[in-house]
Amino acid sequence: MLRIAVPNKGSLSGPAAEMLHEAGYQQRRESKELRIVDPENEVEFFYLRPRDIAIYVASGRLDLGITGRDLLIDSGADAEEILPLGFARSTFRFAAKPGTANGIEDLKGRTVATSYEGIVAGHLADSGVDASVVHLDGAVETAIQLGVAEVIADVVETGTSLRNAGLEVFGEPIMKSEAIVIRRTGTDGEEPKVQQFLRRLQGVLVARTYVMMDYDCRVEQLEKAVALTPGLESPTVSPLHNEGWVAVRAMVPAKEAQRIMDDLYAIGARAILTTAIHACRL
Ligand SMILES: Nc1ncnc2c1ncn2[C@@H]1O[C@H](COP(=O)(O)OP(=O)(O)OP(=O)(O)O)[C@@H](O)[C@H]1O
Ligand SMILES: O=P(O)(O)OC[C@H]1O[C@H](OP(=O)(O)OP(=O)(O)O)[C@H](O)[C@@H]1O
Ligand SMILES: [Mg+2]
Repeated sequence: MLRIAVPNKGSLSGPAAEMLHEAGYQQRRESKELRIVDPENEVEFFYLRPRDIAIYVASGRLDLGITGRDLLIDSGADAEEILPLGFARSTFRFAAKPGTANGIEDLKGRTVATSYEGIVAGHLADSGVDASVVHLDGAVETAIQLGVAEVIADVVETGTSLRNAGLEVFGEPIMKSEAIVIRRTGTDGEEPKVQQFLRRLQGVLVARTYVMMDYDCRVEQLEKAVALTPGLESPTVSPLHNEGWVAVRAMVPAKEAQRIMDDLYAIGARAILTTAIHACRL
């Protein structure tokens, strides 16, 4: 049975459970459940603190885990990223009161507050900057106002938390993060059960990012239409009862669907429809 770690709390937990559910796996009914078995899919899910997941996976007791890239790097655990999942996207950045720092070189001799000590200490060492790091569990934006640090390093998504605390980012982004699937470094990636799990999640990602597009067009316009909707392999083209017309079907990126529909219309395609894809195996 495959043993998989899933975040039990925080920004990763809801979207991770939703993705697993969409991929056909049973998920816990109550947020207090720590472990469930999905016998049909031969998977056991362990609901763990997001910060601890890389440590469990690196220990070899669990086969796979879902966590954040920033949490994996911060842990320093012997685990590696095998699939990005596209949610819990964030950037990890330094911030301070406006005008107090412009770049990492300004941190020399100062104190940086963060919940991600591993990332920050590593980044400072790589940059050859000698600064102190204070570890706080959360709400680090307040550390400056209360005089615990002059600079913070934290997760930024919309920037609202920083704005509310009167802070501004400075310097280059330290890293970009998103939810990822991890395994112990150097383990066999060909294991069929692991491959099947990854294919299911990839199917969800494709179903979320693509739509199916159908339209009719005149045979003379087919090459132009196919260039607009090349599909994954190549589009399906079927004859219509009316001679000189064909029906075309192809997957297109959901974000571009409206622009492609305009372009198809402009070259004479008609009855252009899009439908959602619920599941997919590429
Ligand atoms: N506001 C956010 N937007 C997007 N991703 C975020 C946000 N906050 C945290 N994350 C991501 O979630 C992961 C952190 O997990 P964690 O459980 O600490 O989330 P959290 O929402 O900060 O929870 P907590 O309530 O424990 O502070 C990291 O990968 C981080 O990049
Ligand atoms: O740029 P924003 O959209 O404002 O998001 C970023 C904020 O979200 C997270 O905080 P969280 O709510 O998890 O609280 P925490 O600081 O206690 O972890 C993170 O630590 C930032 O504070
Ligand atoms: Mg947090």
